[in-house]
Amino acid sequence: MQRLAKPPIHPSVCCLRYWTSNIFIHRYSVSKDTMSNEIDALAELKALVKLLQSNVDRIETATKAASLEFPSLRTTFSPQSEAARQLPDVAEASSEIVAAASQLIAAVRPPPLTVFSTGLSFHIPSSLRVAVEVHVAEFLRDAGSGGAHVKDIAKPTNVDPYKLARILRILATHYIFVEVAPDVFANNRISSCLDSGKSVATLVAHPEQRYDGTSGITALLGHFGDEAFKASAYLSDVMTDPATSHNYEANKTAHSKAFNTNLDMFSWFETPGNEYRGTRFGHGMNGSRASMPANAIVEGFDWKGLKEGAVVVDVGGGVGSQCLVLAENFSHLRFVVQDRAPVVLEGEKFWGINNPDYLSSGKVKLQPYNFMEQEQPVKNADVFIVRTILHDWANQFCIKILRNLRKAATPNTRLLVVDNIISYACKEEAAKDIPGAAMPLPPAPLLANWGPASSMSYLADIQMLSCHNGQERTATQLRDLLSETGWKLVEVRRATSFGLALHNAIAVPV
Ligand SMILES: C[S@@+](CC[C@H](N)C(=O)[O-])C[C@H]1O[C@@H](n2cnc3c(N)ncnc32)[C@H](O)[C@@H]1O
Repeated sequence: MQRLAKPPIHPSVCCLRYWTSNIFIHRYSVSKDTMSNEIDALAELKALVKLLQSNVDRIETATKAASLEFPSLRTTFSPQSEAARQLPDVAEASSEIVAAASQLIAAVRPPPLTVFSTGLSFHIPSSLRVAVEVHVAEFLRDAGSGGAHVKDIAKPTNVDPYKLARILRILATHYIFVEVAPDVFANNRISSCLDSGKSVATLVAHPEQRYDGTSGITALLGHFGDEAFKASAYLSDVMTDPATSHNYEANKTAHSKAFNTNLDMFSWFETPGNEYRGTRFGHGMNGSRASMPANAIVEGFDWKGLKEGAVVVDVGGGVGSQCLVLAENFSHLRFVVQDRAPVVLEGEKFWGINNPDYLSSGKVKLQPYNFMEQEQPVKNADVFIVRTILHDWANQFCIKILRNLRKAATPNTRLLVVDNIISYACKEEAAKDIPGAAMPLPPAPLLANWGPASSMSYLADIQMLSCHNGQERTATQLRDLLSETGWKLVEVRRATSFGLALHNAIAVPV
């Protein structure tokens, strides 16, 4: 029993021995307290497993009722074949499964392993970026389930096959690609998302056009794996440096430190040598649509209720991907897409590919506009959309953007803010006076904010912090920001989608 008195061996000395030693202590020192802890822990594990089972049953019932097949990981991704996931019951059951499975893993895995593997998990996005740059998914498109040998996959881009095999293996270990035989890899549903639809030969011959006409998914991953990843590596440095720790300027960020610039990220995109990054970012914003239900913007507002010829202004609208969806669904509306001048040029290409008639008929107008420096030029807007704009900026800058819009608003103008609306990771008093703002609570013992089922919102929050000193906001924070600038938040329409769910917040002038 003397061993029980020994302090546990510190994990930094040897985590495996630490665990062996602790298991020993646990087995042989069964006090009343540890006993009840063990029982609670087991009860929680069982509750989590029960949640997994009941939600799989729920998916089966919902998909059968709708005569839809739940997509298998072994099949190829396409937006159409994801239809089952859009069923509200399936979406909610999937969220519960992700939250329960993640909590189960956290509960059963030795904590040192959890912190070490979390601490090293940055190798996964860097490996993902290698796979995208080497066009692996496109190469494997025609290889089918038999896959291709890594020596062949490596050839078109002339990378080292032995290194590439290791990259693909860590991804396969995280369910992106499958290693079907030693050093032979095939696409699965997740890796096939990385397929831009172009041939490897075209991608290698014309790298400057690689994102043109694509879904934008690879462009978004390019932005994540380059600017955002490098910025994030400096987050701790800027947060602990007294010169930057309390600063909220958009040019005093982890990104500006990583790239040694005194410019905010959007201005930096326009500097010599970074233009391709700016273009990639524009395509990437289009790619963010892929993680949302196609009709999210359609259901986010009563577009049908607007009068014939009503003017919708998408402020910082990027290339105009949201207005394209709206234009295709609502023929009675007119659109103005505003953004920085270089983005507007990209927008012209985007509309040229997708629907040139909208531009030539005047239904859609692209307008260079800088919301930090210029007064809002459209004074008869029925709706101003700011989609994933406010989250790019700290409050002091959002106030400027929102006041500018308020000044240009008529009494009937509506403001549609589309952004992540986050919750605390514990229970909170919801903003009860805002219809739709309360986030539905998951069943016990899941985390009140749905844990990793909603992790995209919190990852986005840190992405905004690293790149812009921006932030995702709670409904209450958004309400307060709006009320400071002459807007009243009247309704939140929460997306029912799973994962990256941007929500629609509707405000009226006061
Ligand atoms: C996160 S993206 C969102 C794009 C689009 N609203 C969407 O949801 O896909 C932010 C956009 O704000 C634009 N932007 C940044 N600073 C701006 C400024 N000062 N004036 C106008 N647009 C700006 C960027 O060029 C970019 O297109």
